[in-house]
Amino acid sequence: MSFEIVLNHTVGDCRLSVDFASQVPRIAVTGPSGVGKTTLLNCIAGLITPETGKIVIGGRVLFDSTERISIRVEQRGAGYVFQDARLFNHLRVAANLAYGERLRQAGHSGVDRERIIETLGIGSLLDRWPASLSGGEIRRVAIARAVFAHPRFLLLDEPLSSLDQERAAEILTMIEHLGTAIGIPMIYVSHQPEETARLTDTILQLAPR
Ligand SMILES: Nc1ncnc2c1ncn2[C@@H]1O[C@H](COP(=O)(O)OP(=O)(O)OP(=O)(O)O)[C@@H](O)[C@H]1O
Repeated sequence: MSFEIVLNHTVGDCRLSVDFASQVPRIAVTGPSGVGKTTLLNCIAGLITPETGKIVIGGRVLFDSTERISIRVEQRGAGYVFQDARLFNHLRVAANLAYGERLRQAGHSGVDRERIIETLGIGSLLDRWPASLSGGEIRRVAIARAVFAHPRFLLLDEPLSSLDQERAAEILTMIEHLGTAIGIPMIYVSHQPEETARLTDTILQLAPR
């Protein structure tokens, strides 16, 4: 997997300027609160159009302002785990996962559902409503839902924030397994150096400008 992310974008008072390239399967994005980490993920996912730049992931050009290329959100192949998880509260866990599967692009084979459910330890939660889940359970279901869409790569926005240390460590191990056993490339946003170090040595450090 390769990542080439070059972009300039201003949102509010935040001027995001990135020039990064790497050939590793997992990268981490760090930097102080408000520096633009979520904005960067939104640009990669296609939810925000950067003012200028070029985004190439796994050899696929997702965005190139010079060439006027901007692949549509649903064709980018991003599995996005939002900072606030965003489960559908009116759907049970199983239906949330099925929604993820429906996002799968035509032509892609399905993922190994059982393996993902087992890796993330959510087998006993399938009949539950999101409102009855703990914070850690919500994160695990949100990650599974993103993976069920068979993404080309995962965007994880601080997936362990506000979890206690023990729960965070447990889910981090599950995320590591997804990366290695199931082989999904990742861009992982976190403030915590000890978290990112478990996943990758390649860090995209954003600094205020
Ligand atoms: N729609 C918007 N209008 C104005 N300012 C915005 C908008 N969206 C984001 N911002 C600002 O852009 C900056 C970057 O926000 P972003 O959420 O990308 O930061 P972050 O690094 O992910 O922060 P955190 O670590 O706190 O989640 C912040 O100052 C934020 O207030």
